[in-house]
Amino acid sequence: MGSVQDFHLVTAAENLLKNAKKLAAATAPGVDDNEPELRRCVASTAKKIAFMTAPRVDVVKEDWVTLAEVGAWNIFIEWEAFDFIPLNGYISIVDLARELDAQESLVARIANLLLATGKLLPGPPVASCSSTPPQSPYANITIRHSRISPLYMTSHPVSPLCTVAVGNAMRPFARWPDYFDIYGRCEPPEQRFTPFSFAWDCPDLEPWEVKAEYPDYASAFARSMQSKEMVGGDTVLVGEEAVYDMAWVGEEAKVFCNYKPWENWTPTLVDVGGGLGQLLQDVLRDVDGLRPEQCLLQDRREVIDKAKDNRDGVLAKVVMMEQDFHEEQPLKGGLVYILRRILLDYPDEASVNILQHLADALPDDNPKARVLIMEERLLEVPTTQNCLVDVVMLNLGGKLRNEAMFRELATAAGLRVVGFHVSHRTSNCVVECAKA
Ligand SMILES: C[S@@+](CC[C@H](N)C(=O)[O-])C[C@H]1O[C@@H](n2cnc3c(N)ncnc32)[C@H](O)[C@@H]1O
Repeated sequence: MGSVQDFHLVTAAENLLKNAKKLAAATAPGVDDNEPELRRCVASTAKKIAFMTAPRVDVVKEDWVTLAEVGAWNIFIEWEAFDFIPLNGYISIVDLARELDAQESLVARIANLLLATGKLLPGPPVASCSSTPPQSPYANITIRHSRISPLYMTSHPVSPLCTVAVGNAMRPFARWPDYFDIYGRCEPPEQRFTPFSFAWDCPDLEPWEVKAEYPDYASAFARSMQSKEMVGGDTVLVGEEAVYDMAWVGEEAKVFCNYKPWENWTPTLVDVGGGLGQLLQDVLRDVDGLRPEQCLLQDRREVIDKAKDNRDGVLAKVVMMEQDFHEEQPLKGGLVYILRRILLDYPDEASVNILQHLADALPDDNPKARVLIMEERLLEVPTTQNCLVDVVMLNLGGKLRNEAMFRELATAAGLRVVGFHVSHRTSNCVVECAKA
């Protein structure tokens, strides 16, 4: 947000006006996905002006509104209420309450909050319709989607991310006072007894075991990982735009088939903790020369079962196996082992252990073989989103790391960092490691 000393109201307002004019000239009414950088710039200046100029108590109270608003959209997502609002139409409170099997007055109060914050918009008043009980005070009140609320619909990839934001973030945050009272004012030292597992009433389980206890939440989590809208979800993998250009893997893959005969199969590329294969799908689309049958997807049993059920297109020929990355890597000698968005979930000791298994798996006789760590890094000057991810990782017993922290982990695991690649547009990085 910047310091008070940095802030000049008139300069900021002039910048806002200048960019607002540019945006108005560049955007067609109703089209929302164009000029995202300009939109971000206008929104962030406007937010900064509001923060610096509003009466102080208003700034504090605004957070209370956010707390309530999260409660409102979260329960509507859970009840799939946004799905019942037509994209090009409206629904009455009475009809929505009937669809949700909920009390009309309750639905009206929750909807009112979302109307007040602009997350929903009022629809036209309806005179009456035959299905509406005439005595209902909500008979002619209708609501419609705003430009934001379609993102909360079940079919939208952002929707499971919202569910995860509540489950991984807000729910543990709400329990922080009790958690730190019981476990002391320190970072969780291990994967058990984390704020996350405490908040989900399974304090002695590790986060992934907690999720397995709540299959609906685990499924929302797995779907959220497929979303391109989350950090690291839109990784460009080859060419100049890529944080780390994986084109070489395709070239090597052609040789690698011969190098390791098929009857004694060694994977060329292993996606360790690869979820439903979302990264592999992109890798196989972009990396010329790499074939699906050269790739291995590893994850927990319930995730691999789901990945096998869903496999189609390019994933159909990918080899899939249940594998715990805390244990020895059974498929040794691969060319590339990828850990995307894995280590940030873990404290240092567990991270070193995960890396060590991959260091041991790297072939002794191929200096090109790599372990690639792909995830969000801790920025030198962290943005609010960067800090958010870091404290959410605190809930899970993990953390964001910077280059020095990654180097320390790699060295302790018997690896050598041969490249630290960063994105200048985002906070993503790729740590390229070879056997030490
Ligand atoms: C944050 S997600 C990242 C998924 C994927 N790598 C990506 O970037 O989209 C972490 C993944 O690690 C998996 N996972 C958690 N614990 C695991 C374990 N002990 N062994 C293997 N996979 C595990 C989870 O099921 C999940 O798919």
